[in-house]
Amino acid sequence: MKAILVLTSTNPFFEEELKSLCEACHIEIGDVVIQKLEKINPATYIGKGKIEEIKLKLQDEMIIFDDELTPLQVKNLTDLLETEVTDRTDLILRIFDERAKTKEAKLQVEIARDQYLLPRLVGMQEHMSHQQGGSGFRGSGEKQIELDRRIIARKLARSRKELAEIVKQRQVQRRRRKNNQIPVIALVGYTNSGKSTLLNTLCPDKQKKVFEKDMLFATLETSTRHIKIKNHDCLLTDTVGFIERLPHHLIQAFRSTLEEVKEANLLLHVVDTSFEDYQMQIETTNEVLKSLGVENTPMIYVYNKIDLNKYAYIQPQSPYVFISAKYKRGLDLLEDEISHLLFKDYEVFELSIPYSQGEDFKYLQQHCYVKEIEYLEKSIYLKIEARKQEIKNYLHYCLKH
Ligand SMILES: Nc1nc2c(ncn2[C@@H]2O[C@H](COP(=O)(O)OP(=O)(O)OP(=O)(O)O)[C@@H](O)[C@H]2O)c(=O)[nH]1
Ligand SMILES: [Mg+2]
Repeated sequence: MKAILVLTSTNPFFEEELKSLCEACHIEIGDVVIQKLEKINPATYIGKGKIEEIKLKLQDEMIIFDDELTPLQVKNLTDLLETEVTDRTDLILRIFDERAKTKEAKLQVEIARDQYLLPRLVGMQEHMSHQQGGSGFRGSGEKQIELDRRIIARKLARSRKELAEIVKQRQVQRRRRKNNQIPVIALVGYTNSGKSTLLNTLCPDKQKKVFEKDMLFATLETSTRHIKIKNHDCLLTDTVGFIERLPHHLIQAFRSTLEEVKEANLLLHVVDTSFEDYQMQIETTNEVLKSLGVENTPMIYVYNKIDLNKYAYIQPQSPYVFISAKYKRGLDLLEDEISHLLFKDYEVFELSIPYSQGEDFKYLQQHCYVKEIEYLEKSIYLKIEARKQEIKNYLHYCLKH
């Protein structure tokens, strides 16, 4: 399939990104048409003259708009151009569709797709009623749309319920993890910035590699790995990447996946330094985080891909490190920074708690990271990692320190 791309901005970044999205959808790129618009035409998005220009170029390509079109615009443009007309949101949904592997990801994508479709059908219906003068006459096309709408609405309700079940299970898992008090670090950042590569670099277990690739949205599901930072145990979570103008249906649908980010103790914000407009990528990521309600979690800016030597012009935001996840450069500094933020003043304590002191044992188990636990004949042996201050009332159980 080949496509003509229609943009309303001369910013080369938008063109580049739309092309990458097409590539990820296996769509060949034909002409690129740009019209700078003062005002968007509600009926056809672009103006009459531009439509004529596209018509002249058109052979058998489809047309892809860089912005999200309204249902009416899609309908009118399809009629005028007599070919498939679609938009950037649809491309993103197609990519997610193809990449979704787990049941949860599949459901999330399905929900986003149905949410995208539903108002489109309704819009189409309104459009048809207008055409028929609103006389109350219901043509067969309109009936079909109403039928489709009901089917989709029903499917949407079913998928939402199914997803809620999965989310519940995930919450149980997370609660278990939380009780264990092991700090969670989440990787966040623009798509293709190198989050999965960094997870693979930091996780020593070669069996547990996650998928990394030079394409948009390589990762859709969340993976969590156990890693050690300066001998401290932590969990590192990799998740879906963000993109500028991320369709809000997607954010909504992926909310449960992104809950992991919400509950993290520390965020590593991975930035691709080889990308000229890196500042925009940072802003996009921070905006998405804000929309998820993540605002006060400590964050380290991880300026990645320094091996490509394009980082000289970067003005870093603190706290930060410069690394190459792929060639393992700067990782010591990253570990220093993480341990400074997460494990300052942390120490390992070995305690022996008599069985009669069940309450104290319960408190420590719930509030500290437990590295080892052994039920001995007369007492419980506990090896924990904590700040001295936090367990000051329990220091008399210490075996040695
Ligand atoms: N040169 C160079 N390339 C890197 C580095 N880190 C990652 N990459 C490449 O960047 C591409 C994207 O890497 P991923 O780790 O898949 O990126 P991601 O952030 O997980 O992307 P999404 O899952 O799509 O959000 C891959 O081709 C990696 O090999 C690096 O330090 N240097
Ligand atoms: Mg990834």
